[in-house]
Parts: sequence; C-alpha cells; structure tokens
Amino acid sequence: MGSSELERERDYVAGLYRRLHELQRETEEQLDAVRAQSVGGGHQARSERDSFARLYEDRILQLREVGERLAFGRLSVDGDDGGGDQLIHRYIGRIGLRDQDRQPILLDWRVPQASAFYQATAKTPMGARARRHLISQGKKLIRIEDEIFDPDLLDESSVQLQGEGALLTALSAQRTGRMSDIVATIQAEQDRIIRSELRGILVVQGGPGTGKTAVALHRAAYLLYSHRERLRSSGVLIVGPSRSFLRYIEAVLPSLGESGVVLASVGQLFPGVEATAEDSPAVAGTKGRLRMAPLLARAVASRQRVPEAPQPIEVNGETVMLEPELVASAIAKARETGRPYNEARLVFVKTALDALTRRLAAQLRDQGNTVDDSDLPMLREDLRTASDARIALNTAWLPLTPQKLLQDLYARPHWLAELTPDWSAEDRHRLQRERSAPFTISDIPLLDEAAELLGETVVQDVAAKRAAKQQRKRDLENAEQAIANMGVGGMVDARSLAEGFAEFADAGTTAERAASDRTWAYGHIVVDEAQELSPMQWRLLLRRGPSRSFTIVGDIAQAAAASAAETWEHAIAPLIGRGAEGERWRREELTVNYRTPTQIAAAAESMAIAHGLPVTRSVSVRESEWPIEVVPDALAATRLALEVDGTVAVIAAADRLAELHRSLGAELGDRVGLGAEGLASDVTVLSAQEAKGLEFDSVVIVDAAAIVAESERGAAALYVAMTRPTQRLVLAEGGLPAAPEATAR
Ligand SMILES: Nc1ncnc2c1ncn2[C@@H]1O[C@H](COP(=O)(O)OP(=O)(O)OP(=O)(O)O)[C@@H](O)[C@H]1O
Repeated sequence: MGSSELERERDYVAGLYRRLHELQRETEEQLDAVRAQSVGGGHQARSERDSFARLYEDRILQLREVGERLAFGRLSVDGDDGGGDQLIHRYIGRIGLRDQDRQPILLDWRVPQASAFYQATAKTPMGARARRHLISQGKKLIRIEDEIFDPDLLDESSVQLQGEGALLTALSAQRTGRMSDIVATIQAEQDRIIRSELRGILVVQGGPGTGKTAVALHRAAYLLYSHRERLRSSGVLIVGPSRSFLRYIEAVLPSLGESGVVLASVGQLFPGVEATAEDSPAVAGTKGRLRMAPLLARAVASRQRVPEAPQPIEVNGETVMLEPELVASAIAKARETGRPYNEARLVFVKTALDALTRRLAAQLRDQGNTVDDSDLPMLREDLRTASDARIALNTAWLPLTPQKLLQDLYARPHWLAELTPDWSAEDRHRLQRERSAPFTISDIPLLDEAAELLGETVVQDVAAKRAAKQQRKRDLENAEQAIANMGVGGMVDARSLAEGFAEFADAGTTAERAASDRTWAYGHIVVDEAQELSPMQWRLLLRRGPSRSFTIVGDIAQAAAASAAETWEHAIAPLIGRGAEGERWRREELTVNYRTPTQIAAAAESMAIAHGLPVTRSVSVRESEWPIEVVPDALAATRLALEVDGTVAVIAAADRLAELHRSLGAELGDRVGLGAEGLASDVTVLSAQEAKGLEFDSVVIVDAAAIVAESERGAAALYVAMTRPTQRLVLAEGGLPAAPEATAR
C-alpha cells in the first residue's frame, strides 16, 4: 500500500473536518438568528423560540463532541453498473455528514449500510469488496489497514477478528480508569447484538472481558439513533451495579453523541432515596426473595383497624358516636375500589364523614333542631376539622409513606411475626433493625413495591401528573403548528420540539424528569452485571419498563450475590411472567475475551470450573508478557505490578481493605487510593465486589483463599478478581486455593 494512498485518505479526512467546522458555523448562525427573532411577548411564542434555540444548541454540542476520530472506516462496494469495475467508497464515522449538495460524505456508524463495515467477512462479504480501517491519533490519520474479501484467503480455523491491527492497537492502549467507546473496532458478533431489534427481552451472556458492557452501551446509542422518535420522549435507562461502575462508563455515551440517557446504580432506582450500603449477604438474600412482595401486601392490608368500641366525637358542644360498624363499612367500601392504600383511604374518609354527618344531623333533629339538606355541608366541614374525628379516622386508616411502612415493619418484631407465620425465626430476625438505620440497596425494591401498594400520599400528585400529560399533548399540537408557521418542516420534528417546550416549562429534560419520577415508563432498559439482580429488583425493573423492551447483559458464573439466580431462565422469570417463555426472550453469547491475556484467563477459568461455576468459555485475543507470579507479601506484589505502566488494583477480602490501604500508603504515599473514591489513583485497594465490571493494567490479589472463604459464592468473587487485569496478575499471601472436594456452589 503506497504512502500516496495514506495521503489521499488524509486529504479526504481533512475535507470531512472542514465540512464539520462549516456545519458548526452554519448552526451557530442559525442559533443567532433564532435568538435575535422578535416574537412578541407571548409565553408560548417565547418558549417555542427557546426550544428551537435548544435544538440548535444540542446540534452544536453534538458536532463539537465528535472531536477526534471523526472517520474510522471505509467500505468499498460495487458501483451501480453491476460490472464490478467501478467501486463506491463509503466512509463510516461517528456521525453522518453531507456536503453542500446534500450528498452523503460520511455515514453514521449506526445506519443500516454501515453494518457491513462491522459484519462483512471474506466468507460473507455482504456485498462489500474491501474494508479499510483509518487509524488516527487525535485528529491525525496515522495508518490505514486494508482487508480484501477474497474467499481464497480464508482460514477456517482461527477466530475471525475484524480489523485485527486496529483492534490490537485499541486493546493495547493503557487503561485510564474510564471506559472508552469501541465504535471503530466493534466486532461482528458484537455488532449483531448492538443492532438487534428493539422489541422484546434480549439476554447477552458472555465471560469476563467479552465486551458485554461495551456492547450494551453501543446498543443504547444505536437504539436511540434508530428509534429516536420513540425513545427520545420515553427515554432509556441504564442500570449498573454501583456508583464506581457508573463513573467508569459515564463518558462512553456522550462520546457517541448521546446524552439523553438515565444512568442509575441499583441503589438509585427509587427517587428520593439513594442507597449505597449493602446488607450482609444473608440479609440481602432474604430481602431479595419474591415472598417479600406478598409480605408487604399483607403489611399494607393490616394497617386498617376497626376500633373495638364506639368513639365519641366532640363537635360544637355536641357528641356523636363513631360506631365500629360505620368504620368497618367505610373500610369495606374503600377497599372495593381496588385503589392503592393511600388513594383508597380518601374514599374511606369521605364515606365515613358522610355517614357521620347523616348521624349528627339525625341526632340534632331528634333534639328538636331544624336541620335541612343545605346545612349538611357545613356539618360535614365541622366534623372534618374536629380533632376527635381526625384522630379516630387516622387511627383506623393512617396515610403512609413507603419509608414509614418499611421502617415500622423492621422495627416492630411482633407485627412482623403476625404477618409471617410460615417464616423461620432466623429469616424474621434478618429483617429486624433500628427505625433510624439508613436504607440499603436491598431496601430499594421493597420501597418501590410498597409505593406501588400505597399509591400517592397526596392527591394533588395524581392530578398534577394528569395535567402534565395533557400539557404535553397540547405542546405537541403547538409544535406542529410552529413548525408549519416557521417553514422548517423536515428539519425538526414536532416531538423533539414539544420536548423542548416541556424542558423550558418546568421539569427539565426527559432524562431528568424520568429519573425523578417513580412511575416513569422507559422505552428501553439496559441492565449490566444483570446476574446479580434479585427477583425483587427484577420486579422493580419491570415496573420501569412495562413494554418489556430490555437488553440484559451479564455472566452467570460471576454472580456473587446470595439472591442471584443460577440460570438466566430463573433470573429473568419475574420479568417474563407466566407466558410462553421461549417466545418472549432471546439469548446471545459473546465468545472473545478482549481484556484478559490467554494465560491469566486460562488460570481463572480452571479455578472457576474446579469450584463448579458455570463458566462460558471464551478465546482471548491477547498474550501476556508476564507469567502469573506468587509472592509472599502485598507490598512486594504491588511493586511488581507497578513495573507495568498504567493502573493497578489491589483486591482483597473486605475486612483487609482498610489495613492494606494504610500499609501500602505508608510505603507508596498518595499513589494509593481506597475503594470507588480511589479509582483515579495509580493503585486502588478494593474488594472483588467493587472491582466488578472494571479493569486495570495490573492486578494484585491478596490472600485469594480469604476471598473464597468470605462468602457463600466466594469462588465467583475470586473469578471476578482474577479476570480484571489487561496485562499482569500477581498473587500475594498464598496462591490459588485448592478446589473443594464437592463442587457444589
Ligand atoms: N470490539 C472491541 N474493540 C476494542 N475494545 C474492545 C472491544 N470489545 C471489547 N473491548 C474492550 O475490552 C474490555 C472489556 O470489555 P467490557 O468491560 O465491555 O467486558 P465485559 O464483558 O463487560 O466484562 P466483565 O464481565 O468482566 O465485566 C474493555 O476495555 C473494552 O473496551
């Protein structure tokens, strides 16, 4: 390949950057023009103008975000003449660009024509004749790499890696503590998953380092692009295991030009409560089980109480008796509505007050007073505000928040025992705790379940939501009208513009509104490290995604949580319900390990298999320069790890972390950080749980046997720890523990 070819490509890429800057300028001018427009004083007109401005601002931001590596590929396909002599070159990049004549000069990687760039092989060229990778450093094109799809050159035996040189360049880059996008080097098996249809439940199983997280994030970007109309207003939720994990992945989607996504850890899924602490595995296991749902339902139902004796109600010097029968019949009537607890309570109060008013009126008449129908509202109001009535009715049916319900349940052992006659004392004991203790990650789905049963505490919330929905409908009509008036049909769509109105009106962007609304229904949900989720967490997610459009990625063998399932069928059962399961979900596998070198991956797999874990085998694409070493102490091991440029993780059992942080810090100074907060340091001391989903150039495992012994699924935790390094693994304070005699998990 001549260097003139590289020059030619550099010219082409330079042309693309020029066009990008031109478009930036044009959009900035359009923005200025919109801002300068005089639109009179009407609120509607102003908000329309502002949302046009917002659209242009978004586009400018998107054009600027692209920054580097604008174009990374070229696909050569046969020209229209069919003779095959004339080749058409399609350039593939991070965004699509057109020239001044509106001819495409760069295809967005997500358009259907670009899929051949990722999926074509010599065996199935998908109409392509050749593929070229454009490898850049920053904005500078430094190398090109060609693949010609010639069937004679096929080698059936090896793993088919697409653009091997470009891929290995990407993989050998030093880790930074932040995940980066893989858009230039997506592999065929990954691309098929990324482009899989939006509908239904897709489960992606793969061993460590097979790109599950990367694929899940690129799939979110792909879906947002391909189903923009639908997903822009409903939003996409990405759920990860921890805040440290979210920090690790949070830059990927913005680098792909997508920002309208809600990222949440499992501790952040109930608006208003942010849980970071986790219970012990046994307690988390109890709280994660499905039988918590009927328990909460029983707890809610038992909160209505009929008084044993009549209650005197003083009102304006008159005493009227509130009979148990009256309360019982008002409760029955309210329950009949089938509404959630707090909403049904309003029916109860209304029914009870009406009956009490009638009783008071009759009593007054009996005493010779004249009471006609027009007096009833006033009597009712007197009763409503009488403190006796308030106390009596509240005692019968108290308004409740999910927080209060759960705190009561945990802090009142007798009540809990009444509600759980078939539970063991041990299980019950696991739920007990102080009323003031902060909520844990395992409490989040229970709070959500309780909120579902209780409904809104304030009626206005229901009314406000209804009003907001109607407002959005009006906004959409106004947006259509505005587009027609301004003559910009085809450039902007009404839905995006209407979203803009809402953003300015009150509640922020779709993502912000979605994140703060428990009843929000997302258009799509991506769940990472999904093997860890408990049945109760799945129930919560189903409420957030009632359309059952899910991408679920994980590795069953890495499951460390006590409440995690042992197969995907079991794991997602709460999501599928009792339908024809086979038809409702599909499963894909990833089989190439892009992270862990062969030798380390092989040792990790053997260890896991010896402990009976259901490992999905994969093939590593890297080799390690270093053998796995075993050294006596953690400091010596960390020094060895630091010989490799890049990041180091020191992984140990949870009760060793503080002490290791201190002792290593004493020798290595502030290069050593602790836990999620310490991830920016050269050396981070953390537990296997905290390391989940992350990667480091080198890893030191301190006392591997203690990690295995630490929990019921300790072998899975060690498997996670061993598969974090991209280059070097050092074991300190003992090698790998021997496999147990019986290999039961
Ligand atoms: N096609 C690709 N091109 C370049 N890098 C890739 C590709 N696929 C995956 N990688 C890289 O491999 C590493 C592992 O990917 P990722 O973290 O997504 O794996 P995972 O399957 O989620 O792993 P784990 O189960 O261990 O959490 C990341 O650094 C990712 O960027």
